[in-house]
Amino acid sequence: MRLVRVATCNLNQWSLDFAGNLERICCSIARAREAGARYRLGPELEVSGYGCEDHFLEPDTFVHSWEVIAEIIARGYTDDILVDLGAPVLHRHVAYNCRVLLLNRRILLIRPKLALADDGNYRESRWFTAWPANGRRALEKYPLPDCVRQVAAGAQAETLFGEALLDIGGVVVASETCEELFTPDAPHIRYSLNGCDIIGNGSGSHHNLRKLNQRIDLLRSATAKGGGAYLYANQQGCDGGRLYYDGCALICINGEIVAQASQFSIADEVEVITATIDLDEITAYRIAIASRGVQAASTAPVPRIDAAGRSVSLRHEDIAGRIDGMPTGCAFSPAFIGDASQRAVPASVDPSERSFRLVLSDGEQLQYMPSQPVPVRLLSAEEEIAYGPACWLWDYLRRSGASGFFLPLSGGADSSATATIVASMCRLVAVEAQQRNDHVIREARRILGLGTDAELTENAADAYIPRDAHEFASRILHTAYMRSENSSRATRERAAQLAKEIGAYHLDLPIDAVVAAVLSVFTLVAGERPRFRVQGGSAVENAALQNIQARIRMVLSYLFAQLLPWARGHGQRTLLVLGSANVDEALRGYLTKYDASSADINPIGGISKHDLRRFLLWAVHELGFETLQQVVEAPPTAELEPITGEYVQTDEADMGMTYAELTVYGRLRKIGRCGPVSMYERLSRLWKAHLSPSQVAEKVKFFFRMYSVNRHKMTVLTPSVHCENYSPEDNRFDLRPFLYNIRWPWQFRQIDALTSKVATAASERDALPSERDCHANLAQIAGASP
Ligand SMILES: Nc1ncnc2c1ncn2[C@@H]1O[C@H](COP(=O)(O)OP(=O)(O)OC[C@H]2O[C@@H]([n+]3cccc(C(=O)O)c3)[C@H](O)[C@@H]2O)[C@@H](O)[C@H]1O
Ligand SMILES: Nc1ncnc2c1ncn2[C@@H]1O[C@H](COP(=O)(O)OP(=O)(O)OP(=O)(O)O)[C@@H](O)[C@H]1O
Ligand SMILES: NC(=O)CC[C@H](N)C(=O)O
Repeated sequence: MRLVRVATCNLNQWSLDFAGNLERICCSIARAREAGARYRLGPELEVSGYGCEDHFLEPDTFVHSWEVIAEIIARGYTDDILVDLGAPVLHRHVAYNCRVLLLNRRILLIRPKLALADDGNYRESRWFTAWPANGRRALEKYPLPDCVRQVAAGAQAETLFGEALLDIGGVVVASETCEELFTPDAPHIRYSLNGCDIIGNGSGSHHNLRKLNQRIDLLRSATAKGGGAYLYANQQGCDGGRLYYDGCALICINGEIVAQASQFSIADEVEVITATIDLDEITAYRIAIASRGVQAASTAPVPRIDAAGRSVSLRHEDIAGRIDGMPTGCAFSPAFIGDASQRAVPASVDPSERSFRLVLSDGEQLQYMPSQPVPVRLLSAEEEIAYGPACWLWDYLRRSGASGFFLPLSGGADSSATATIVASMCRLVAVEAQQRNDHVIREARRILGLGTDAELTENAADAYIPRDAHEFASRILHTAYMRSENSSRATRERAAQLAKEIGAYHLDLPIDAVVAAVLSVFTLVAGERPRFRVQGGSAVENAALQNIQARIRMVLSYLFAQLLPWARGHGQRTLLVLGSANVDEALRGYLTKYDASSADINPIGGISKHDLRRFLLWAVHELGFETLQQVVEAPPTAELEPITGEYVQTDEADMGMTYAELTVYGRLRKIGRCGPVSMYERLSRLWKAHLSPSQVAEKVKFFFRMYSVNRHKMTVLTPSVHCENYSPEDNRFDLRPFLYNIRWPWQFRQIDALTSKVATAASERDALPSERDCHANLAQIAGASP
């Protein structure tokens, strides 16, 4: 048996927080080492934080990253453990997204990312350049910065830069970075065919509802077809932007998951998982796959670096093989061709340096059993909604300097869902606090301004510890029902009841006097008094009278968020205003620009109405908030128009479409990449059973008209945690113009032409003999009456 102990992790890094990132990395290495691991993998760009974005255009970011790496070396964190770090690196004035592999105070290799992530939320090629894959560019010398030379073993002056495998005493290790796993020609296939035993993938991969499955399938297939061990590390939490990175570090051996870290957790900023790999099992697995043998025998070699001894050198046979098998036009840098002694990196060797083995010694082997498959934990979409945005909110709150949240709570589904997500966050905090999680308790105290870290040691007898979710919510969450003359008693009571169930500090405040005051200014100046439609007013008057109520709520929300902590005697602290517009409303533009849907952050802005309803029903049972049952059963309404005997305002009637239809449009527009014409073509087939082609045409045209009329609202959409692939969020995810020709003349004409073509075809079909006619003919021939 040849056993190797390995570790990977979830890290809660924060972009540009070099000091914090350094400590979390060191902590993860220490934990890996304590668990007996000799290889530690970390997330993508963990040194700087993944989400630095345009800060990757600043040389400072690269310099600070090297300073952090030097500090890791100097503190001895690379002694006796292979450390695979994610960091941005400049090479010959080009920025690369890299893995930096360190061992015993030496940098063995800098391995740049080969396939950058550039779709959806990702824009890596704005900051980085992809390294040409597959040996199209040779390994090159990389001169190390002074800060690293000063602390590296033997004052190492340079290392290798490029794509290579590390051979550590016969155990072969390679790095792959995030998106590369998702590509059709993934590097791990070549590495595996080259006999690589362990592949580490450092990722910065965001949460999306129902996505984890895909990641796990990719990992399994990476090792099921060709054998081997695959480690996956990920960022966990909010690192300063709209994404929640959902951790879930994994270890997979020969197609089976043997270790899985948490997907949603606030418990710790560092979570390390380990596994014991039996290398002989990998060999046995591979030998048995004859077809793999055939492909492995003819695969182009990937350069190997002999990294176990005292110096770093390229293996002669690998270089020779590589050159022989290389397509014309590709060549290694001359520095590495020729005599083996010339190829070794000329680093003088620290005499204290020990030789290193990844494989455990005979004595150590007795301590560990090879890791066995574990059942994979996959959550339902409802659970993902309960925990993903809740964990994002926690990171956001504790890093923002605010002391809680203010939420305009209408008693409708959306703001109730926002309140419920905050309650879920409070529950996560309370559970950790009751288990005496020091880190969470300190963060809770800091948020609430209950003393500094130094004053509030764990032992202080009277120091605050969140007792339960209800108690913590009473300090963190402030809700307000802001009633107007159009509000109903039912929504008012539901808001109050839900706030009580959650424990929120709830207010009930009238806004009519403020609305009347604003309107009186208008009337005074303009000399006209607008009326609602039910009172005989025009559409424009009707909309203006609704919008002023909605906007006054926003103004009051900010006032209360600023002053409530002061009014409650909680000092000079402020609250973050929460918004509650869902993905479907945003898509249709069914919201008032700069009303209470505009806020500081919005936990549900990436979630569809359909999923939110399912989540609320889940919360009735799982969180015990019974009021949510009534919330779900009530028809969604804005309550901005007067209710009369004949008229009650509802969202779906107002919007001219149902939420279910909106989800279909949303998916086709974004995920299906449909313009108006192809959406019409798809829907005229999909909805054929209950709608005529001209009805479908009207619906599609109406959707595109409303979408384009309101697209400008997406430019000021409250930042929300990304959860849904059809989000219309304009700033990072769904980049589109916001001034459209809302008549879509070219496209709509084609839809009309297609509709009339279908109608003509149908009437021609009607003219053709039908099955019924055939039966009649047959019956006539047979002499029977039809
Ligand atoms: N192309 C363009 N580029 C940039 N800005 C543009 C623009 N076109 C209009 N605008 C601006 O946008 C304004 C129109 O938008 P806005 O003021 O929002 O008003 P508008 O979209 O006309 O009305 C809001 C709609 O949302 C409904 N609503 C209100 C409140 C709550 C809810 C709910 O979610 O339940 C729904 C309400 O019933 C109404 O149908 C214009 O006055 C103009 O200032
Ligand atoms: N009576 C009210 N009291 C407090 N806040 C309100 C009230 N009416 C609306 N709001 C706030 O304004 C936001 C937008 O109002 P809108 O009528 O569009 O609600 P919505 O998006 O359908 O959400 P909900 O389902 O929560 O009513 C709401 O999410 C809520 O935060
Ligand atoms: N950072 C990356 O390369 C991430 C891209 C990848 N498609 C993901 O969503 O996980």
